[in-house]
Parts: sequence; structure tokens; C-alpha cells
Amino acid sequence: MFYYGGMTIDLASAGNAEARQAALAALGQQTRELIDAVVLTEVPEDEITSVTAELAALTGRLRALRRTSPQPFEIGPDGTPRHVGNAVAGPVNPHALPLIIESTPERTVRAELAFRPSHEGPPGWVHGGVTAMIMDHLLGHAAAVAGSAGMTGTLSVRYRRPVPYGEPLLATAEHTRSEGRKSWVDGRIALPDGTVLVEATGLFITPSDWVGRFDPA
Ligand SMILES: CCCCCCCCCCCC(=O)SCCNC(=O)CCNC(=O)[C@H](O)C(C)(C)COP(=O)(O)OP(=O)(O)OC[C@H]1O[C@@H](n2cnc3c(N)ncnc32)[C@H](O)[C@@H]1OP(=O)(O)O
Repeated sequence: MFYYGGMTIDLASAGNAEARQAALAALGQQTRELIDAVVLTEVPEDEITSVTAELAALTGRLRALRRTSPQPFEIGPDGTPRHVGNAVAGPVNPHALPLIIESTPERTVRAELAFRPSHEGPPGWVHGGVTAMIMDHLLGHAAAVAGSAGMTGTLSVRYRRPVPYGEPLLATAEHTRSEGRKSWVDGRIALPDGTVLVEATGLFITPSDWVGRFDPA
């Protein structure tokens, strides 16, 4: 539902939902490119001021109709979570890489990724909070495809080497064991040659009201 000028509008019935998601994903991608352009720009100050004014106008146009509910969320028949607005994997969320996760027949997960200049923490390297966020999400996804969807209880991260941005990397994760509603998952981010940069272990807890709700087929 969206609220506009005192009216409530059900956009799902007002248009083609798939085309709308594609349009939003394109907006998300353009905004990612904008963010990196802002981070890297060396244009003159008057140009920066002019672009800022144009962006303020564009922001106002988008704010004309605002969503008041969370983005749609579903678990596919294979246990794969789909959440278009997610901060890590959501194609319509400019904060998201977006992380594109594949599941293997063994119910482990993998994602090829490249961080962006806007993820910089230490000069020239990726911020540790960003890599922890990627690990949190990927490990949570691995728990879900293993039939143990849950919320992060604890996440432990070991930073073994600095993480570069703008270079291809591989993130992988696998569920290792469960006890009741608690599940443990291991994961890592590595260079293409296998050199591990970041390792993580997470404990995911299935809330009581999720039990049996998100089981993969
Ligand atoms: C849909 C698919 C999504 C799929 C999603 C796709 C990937 C997304 C991944 C992103 C994940 C996130 O960022 S999630 C967002 C970050 N996480 C959160 O916001 C979680 C906030 N915390 C909570 O909501 C709650 O505390 C829960 C759900 C974690 C646990 O609450 P609860 O269910 O009431 O748990 P409770 O009965 O007290 O405890 C059950 C058992 O777990 C233990 N336990 C409880 N909390 C913790 C903890 N933090 N660390 C260690 N152990 C804990 C207890 O000691 C107990 O052990 P015993 O006595 O039985 O031995």
C-alpha cells in the first residue's frame, strides 16, 4: 500500500508488478553508480553544487509516493530467500551489492562478488563492517537453504587479510550442525586463487513462530 495526497493506492493491482520490480532494480543500479560517482568525483565545485541541486529535485520526485510496509519477502521451494529490498541481496536496494547467491546440490551457498569504491574503510581496502554484513547474510542464507532459516544470534569474524574492492572475489558458506532451533554456519570470502581473506562463523536461531514455516521442499 502507498499513501499519496491522503489516498491509499494498491500498486500491486494498479500495474504490472514484475515490470515495476524491473524498473525499481534499474533505479537501484543507477543509484549505486551514482554513489560511486560521488565517492570518486573530481569535477569542479560549481559542478558539484549544480548536481546536488538536481539530485535534491529528483529525491523530491521519488518521495511523492512512499511505501509504508516492508518489501515483499518469500522463501522459494528450494529454501532460497527472496527479498528485493534486502540491504545485502536486494536488487532494488542501492545499499546492496547486490549479492547474487547460488545454492549447490549439497545445500551450500556461493556468491561471486566485487566490492565497490563506496565500501572503502581503511584507505584502499574494504570496511570490515561491510564484509561482516556480507558474511552475516550469506551465512543466514546457507542456514535457510539447509532448512534452518533463522535470525543471527551471534556472528564471529576473523579478518585474515585486507579485502580489495573492484576485484572479483568468491564468498562461500555451509551449514555445519543444528541443535534444536540453533544452527551453526561457517563461511569465508576468498580471492579467486583460494586465498582466504575473511572467515566467519554464525549461530542462527529459528524463532519459535518460524518453526516449520520456511522448510525447503
Ligand atoms: C526466513 C528466512 C530468513 C533467511 C534470511 C536470509 C539471510 C538473512 C540473514 C541476515 C540475518 C540477520 O541479519 S538477522 C538480524 C540480526 N539478528 C537479530 O536481530 C536477532 C535479534 N534477536 C532475536 O530476535 C532473538 O533473540 C532470537 C530470535 C535470536 C532468539 O530469541 P528466542 O527464539 O526467544 O530465543 P530463546 O528461546 O531465548 O533461546 C533459544 C536458544 O538460543 C540461545 N540464544 C538465544 N539468543 C542467543 C544469542 N544471541 N546468542 C547465542 N545463543 C542465543 C538460548 O540460550 C537458547 O539456547 P538453549 O537454552 O536452547 O540451549
